[in-house]
Amino acid sequence: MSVLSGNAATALVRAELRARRGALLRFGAWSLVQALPQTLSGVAVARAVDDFLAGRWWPGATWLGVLMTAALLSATATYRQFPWLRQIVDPIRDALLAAVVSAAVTAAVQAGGRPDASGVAQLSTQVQSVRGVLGALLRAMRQVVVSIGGAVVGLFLLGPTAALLCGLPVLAAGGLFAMSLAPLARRYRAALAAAEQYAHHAGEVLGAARDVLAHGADDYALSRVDAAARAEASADRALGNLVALRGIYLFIGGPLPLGLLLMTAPWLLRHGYLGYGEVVGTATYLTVSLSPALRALLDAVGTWGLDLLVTLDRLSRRFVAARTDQTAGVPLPAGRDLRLEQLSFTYGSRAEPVLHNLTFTVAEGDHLAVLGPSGIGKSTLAAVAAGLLVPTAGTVRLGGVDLANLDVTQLRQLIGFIPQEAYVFAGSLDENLRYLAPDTDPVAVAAAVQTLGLGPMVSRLGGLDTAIGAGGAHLSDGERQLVALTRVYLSPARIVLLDEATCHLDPEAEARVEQAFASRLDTTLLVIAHRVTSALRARRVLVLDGDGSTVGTHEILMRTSPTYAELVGYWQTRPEHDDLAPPTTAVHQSAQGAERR
Ligand SMILES: Nc1ncnc2c1ncn2[C@@H]1O[C@H](COP(=O)(O)OP(=O)(O)OP(=O)(O)O)[C@@H](O)[C@H]1O
Repeated sequence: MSVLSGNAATALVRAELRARRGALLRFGAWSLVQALPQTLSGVAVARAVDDFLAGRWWPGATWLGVLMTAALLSATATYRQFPWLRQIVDPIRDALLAAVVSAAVTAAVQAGGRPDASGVAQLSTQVQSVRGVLGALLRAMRQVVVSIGGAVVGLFLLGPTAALLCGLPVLAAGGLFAMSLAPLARRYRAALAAAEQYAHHAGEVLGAARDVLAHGADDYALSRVDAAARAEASADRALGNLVALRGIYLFIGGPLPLGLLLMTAPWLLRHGYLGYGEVVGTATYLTVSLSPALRALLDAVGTWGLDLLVTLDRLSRRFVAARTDQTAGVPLPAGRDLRLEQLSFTYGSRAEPVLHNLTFTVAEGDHLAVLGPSGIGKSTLAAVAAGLLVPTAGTVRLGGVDLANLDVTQLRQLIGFIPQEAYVFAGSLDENLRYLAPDTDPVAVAAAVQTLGLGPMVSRLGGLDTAIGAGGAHLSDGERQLVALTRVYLSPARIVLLDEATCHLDPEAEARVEQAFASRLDTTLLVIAHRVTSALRARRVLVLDGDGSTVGTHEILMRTSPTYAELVGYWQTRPEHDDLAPPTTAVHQSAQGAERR
């Protein structure tokens, strides 16, 4: 077999087990010999007790001798079993390894590259752990089967009363445990998945600590990790609740029948259902064989069994993911249109919603400006649209795919978000510009510098290789914004969200930047406007105004949106105020109204 898929690893193990039937039979035969002491313990003790009570010393001693001989034979059988066990688990490991390596090589050849050596090494370690766990599970299960089988035979030798008294509760405990196995496996998988998610989010945040701090995204980062931590705790609790039932099964299969036996013993003795020796023998089977076997069964299946199941599962899944594509299973957006549907967002559970039931689409290649009074939720909208904040209700779809279903790395490559506070890190200007696209060729960098108007700044600094101190200390606010904007301009992201990202630029520089992004190939542009001129340049405008939010062209909005007309009118009469400072008239009132809602 060269390719693993689905539950292929489990199927392969099953097939190998079937193929090793001979070794399994021999392993089982030695296990029967190994079971002799368990089978004979109760009967031998019962007979010995009865013989000694009747003064028959030699027959009594002979029963004890039989028991000791059985113990010796059992020790020999344990020793003879191991080669057969190795003949079962080693070929399974080899078959899994062969499948893993050959599929990795096949995948690499198909993709025209080299096999991922570290990935294969990781999978090999998992295969090795499968061998260990499978061996341990087989040994434990052999012990369980032998103990229970031996005890059942012995109990029948003692008589049907003993068999019923002990057998039924143990059977009930085993049945209940068997019924809990499927949900147990489900919850075990869920707990592992939640733990992985938590580790993934924590690792992501730690790995991006510099960017998180620079963008002031601590709250957002914390909310992602916090949600994952809560999900993990809840999955662990759900698993723990089920695991806790183990105590009940153990009680039903151990202390309960023993108590019943001891309580009913006088009555059983009086009516001749059991003799003294048989009472002691039955108690021996319960305490020496059945109860420990039940405990071992619960331990082995509840730990190694689940481990094995999940490792085989993952081996198949991880391998399939490695051999197809890093993004396998993650849906790919079919286009670059951004659709917000019945979207609401609230900061905190008791806060008023900032965005309420908002629906609009930014079509592929469109240029939309968002306008609205201060504090109405424009930045919040941009962060939700960029997938940085998770909507409280509704969805954001990119090319038809809910952002929630997109892989974070993929999302960051698709959407470029530039906040007001531009982030510049210590390094050369060139490194800062290529940060999101390190392979960009110098000609493209030079062209972007020209297009976005960075030329004078580059000359002033003395070239692209000039080092910029931490935080761009020697740059003006506007220059820092130009660096951040050019960085996204050079990136592969084709959905660009500018959240007042040009607020420190003069109107001409702002116009040049917006023009550059609007005419950039295949770019869908959403601009949170700092000046009304941004709206005049856009193809369409979204006026954010609480429940009265509306989308349209400048001409239409001038006729239909009093808020928009007010903002434009205010700006036209106060051109020296190029900022969108909220007037104290209707617009401001509407903003307050929206906040109240
Ligand atoms: N992290 C946060 N926690 C709680 N409330 C917040 C948070 N961020 C913003 N808000 C509140 O949400 C509302 C909308 O804020 P937002 O920054 O989105 O508005 P805006 O329209 O972009 O404002 P401006 O034009 O002044 O930048 C405001 O009332 C603000 O106080």
